Amino acid sequence: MTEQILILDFGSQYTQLIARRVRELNVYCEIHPYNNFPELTPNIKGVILSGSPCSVRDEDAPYLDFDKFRKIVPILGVCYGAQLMAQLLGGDVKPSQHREYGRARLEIDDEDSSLLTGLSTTSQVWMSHGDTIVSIPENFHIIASTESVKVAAFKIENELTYGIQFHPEVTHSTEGKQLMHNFVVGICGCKQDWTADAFVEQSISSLKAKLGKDRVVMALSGGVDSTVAATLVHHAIGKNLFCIFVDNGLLRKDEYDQVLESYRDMGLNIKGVDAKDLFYSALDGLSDPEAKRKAIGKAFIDVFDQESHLIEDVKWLGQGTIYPDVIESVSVKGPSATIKSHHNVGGLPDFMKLKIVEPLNTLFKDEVRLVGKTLEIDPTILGRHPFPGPGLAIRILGEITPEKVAILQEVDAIFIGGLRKWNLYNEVWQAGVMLLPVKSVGVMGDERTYESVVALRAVTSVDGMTADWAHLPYDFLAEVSNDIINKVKGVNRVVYDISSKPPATIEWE
Ligand SMILES: Nc1ncnc2c1ncn2[C@@H]1O[C@H](COP(=O)(O)OP(=O)(O)OP(=O)(O)O)[C@@H](O)[C@H]1O
Ligand SMILES: O=c1[nH]c(=O)c2[nH+]cn([C@@H]3O[C@H](COP(=O)(O)O)[C@@H](O)[C@H]3O)c2[nH]1
Ligand SMILES: NC(=O)CC[C@H](N)C(=O)O
Ligand SMILES: [Mg+2]
Repeated sequence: MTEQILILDFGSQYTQLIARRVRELNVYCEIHPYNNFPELTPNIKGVILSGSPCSVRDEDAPYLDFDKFRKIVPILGVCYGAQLMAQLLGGDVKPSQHREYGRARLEIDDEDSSLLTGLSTTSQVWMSHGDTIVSIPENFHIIASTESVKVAAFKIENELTYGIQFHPEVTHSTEGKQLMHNFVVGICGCKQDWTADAFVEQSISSLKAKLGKDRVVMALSGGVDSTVAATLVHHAIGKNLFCIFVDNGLLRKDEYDQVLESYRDMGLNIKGVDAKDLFYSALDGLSDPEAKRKAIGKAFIDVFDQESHLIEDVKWLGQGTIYPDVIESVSVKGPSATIKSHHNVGGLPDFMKLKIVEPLNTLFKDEVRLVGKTLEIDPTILGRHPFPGPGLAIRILGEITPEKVAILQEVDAIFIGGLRKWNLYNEVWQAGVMLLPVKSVGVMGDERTYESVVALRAVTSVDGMTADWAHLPYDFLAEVSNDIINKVKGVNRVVYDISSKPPATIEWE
């Protein structure tokens, strides 16, 4: 079994970042809710306790029985995790005079502490807390302080148990990486052998064992996740993998043919299904965003259901689910409030009777890209911007018609083509165009026009959870706007969306 660090989540907004930092060290880790974590097996080399929005002083504060792993494996408590240990073991935690949020200088009291080895004497750390540990149990030993926090880091004597008030996982803690290395490698003794190559090798062999000679059906979107997942499964079972790519009539211009061709070049057994009419009729008359999303989700399921019945004796459904999707559904906070119903084939109805295989469900997006690179997948596929499953339907505000789709495809192709031409494509995280249900007056060749408005959208982001509008050069915007209005009939005005997320979202519906 792969060596791992267990991260227990108390609901901190930074828990995923802790996992990122551990994995950057080529050490595998998993996040589990503090109140539902797995049995301690020998492959678990250490435990990290996350921060939390809760206070240990709250009556119903999240509680943990440390004895399940204390003195068995090393423990690092971060913020709430540290406060909880101090409180439960006989110390005292009180509200601080004022909330401390921001940078602080760490003064290391104990030069010999293996947790703080290699950090500079006044290391910059990031604080985010309202409570402070005011007294510690006798066997606790302070190993670092800041000007306002006496117990900024502690160690329990004769144990490999540590607590820190600051957050090493955020980049503002400039030597946080070193601290994580000290814990994960130095103290827990992890070997740092979890690499993309190792992942590929291991997952292909376990897929072989799991799937044997069974047949698997997979829906591919042309996006990164489903493509990488399918490639892994293909390496494991070859021709027993049946892939389906649906033309829902909501794809980008020429995308259907291009994607099919590149899948064929990759040697995948791929079937293109033209279901444009089905999707258009499902969308007919709908203009509410949620109603459109639901209709599309249902149409996808109908198509997959029908197609999978055509494959004799198929037993498995392969999916490109990635780790953030999994964390979201099991986290302490539970699935977050529905802002938009994401179309996801994860919600397949029971009547399909297929077992699910998800080879990427432990990886973050950039790890998926690294695995894709190891598998030698075309870099243009790996570098593609995200594109929503419901496609152009959620970029045409209001009712969908094939005519509107055709207009938007042309405009989108000019915008994306322009980004590539100006070498800006890789500078933005995602880009697309919205066709607005608004007409405005213009003048072309001395004649009055009364045509549609399109809004260009380009954002920078790390994970799509938050985003800023991309500050694209004016010259570029001028050229693209000119091209669009001259070349696309039906559009006489172009605007640029300068909203960030939050409070806006990336897509308009
Ligand atoms: N046109 C399509 N044809 C077949 N399957 C599709 C299509 N669009 C989406 N899917 C399926 O729905 C899943 C979710 O699609 P969506 O684009 O919303 O997800 P994603 O997280 O962006 O994944 P990916 O990077 O694989 O596109 C895909 O992984 C794929 O299995
Ligand atoms: O797989 C998906 N199915 C969907 O239904 C869907 N809706 C939005 N998106 C993409 O998610 C990211 C965040 O989008 P929003 O800021 O609009 O919520 C952006 O990258 C969006 O393109 C979707 N992806
Ligand atoms: N970031 C944290 O874990 C904060 C812990 C606790 N809620 C506090 O304010 O001190
Ligand atoms: Mg996609």
